[in-house]
Amino acid sequence: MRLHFTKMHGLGNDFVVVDAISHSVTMTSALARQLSDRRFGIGCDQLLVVERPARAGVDFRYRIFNADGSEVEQCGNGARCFARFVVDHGLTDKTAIRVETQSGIIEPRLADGGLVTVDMGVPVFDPARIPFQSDSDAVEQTLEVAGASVVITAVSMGNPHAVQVVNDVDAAPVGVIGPLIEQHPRFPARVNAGFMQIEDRRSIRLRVYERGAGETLACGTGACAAVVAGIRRGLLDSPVRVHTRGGELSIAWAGPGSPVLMTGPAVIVFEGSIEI
Ligand SMILES: N[C@H](CCC[C@H](N)C(=O)O)C(=O)O
Repeated sequence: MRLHFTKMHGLGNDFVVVDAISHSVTMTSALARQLSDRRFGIGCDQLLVVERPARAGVDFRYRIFNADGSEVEQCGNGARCFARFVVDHGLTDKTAIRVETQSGIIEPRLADGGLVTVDMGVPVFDPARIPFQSDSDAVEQTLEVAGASVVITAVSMGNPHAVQVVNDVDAAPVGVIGPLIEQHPRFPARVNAGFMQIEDRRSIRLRVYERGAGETLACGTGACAAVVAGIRRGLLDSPVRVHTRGGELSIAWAGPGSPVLMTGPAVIVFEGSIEI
């Protein structure tokens, strides 16, 4: 079978996007892993599958698979690329699009200058809903990692994040500590590990070791998680410029109970097809 795909990226966090509306595609964990492989497949951090909505009042459904084949609840950079994809491929004439993911409904809006703004929903700090094993929902939690105590903030943006503050994000041991946090037993569904350097009250630098993908050049939900963690810890004021290795995101949050708004680019790199 010939599978048509679109290669995209959001600040270097790259995706293979598949239109399962116009083509008959059954995505599996194994196929997602095969297509995501950078040597034996197409190569990407995540694979996005665009489907018809499963409920009324929603324009689309989109499914997200990490490079390791795990299907997950949410992807921020992917949401922007999803919106660019459905508009550029003529699947909608809307510029504000309601789309359902495993974690709920989000609404990307195409903005000027090739940017996309996404209402990423309300962050969740209740440990049971992250999920994170803890007796409290305190914003600062201590995690034992490699014999040392690390202060993290646990938060869900639909997907789980553990964010820590570091003095120098370039010197942070992301490749060593990241996988240990990702697999930490107190996160039963694993977790995305964020490393945030505070530049000033409205600007951070961020690296994220992503669950199921490793370190990526940018992580949209990770940027949202880092900003809400920094605001709750009294270190940041909204809106915040988030400098990732792949470029800059703008994140705004009015505080507990409010949704997080993320704005950034979404780029189509090439169209292709592959025999599967
Ligand atoms: N690795 C994430 C999914 C992709 C998130 C990231 N690419 C983003 O832009 O939010 C997880 O397993 O929850």
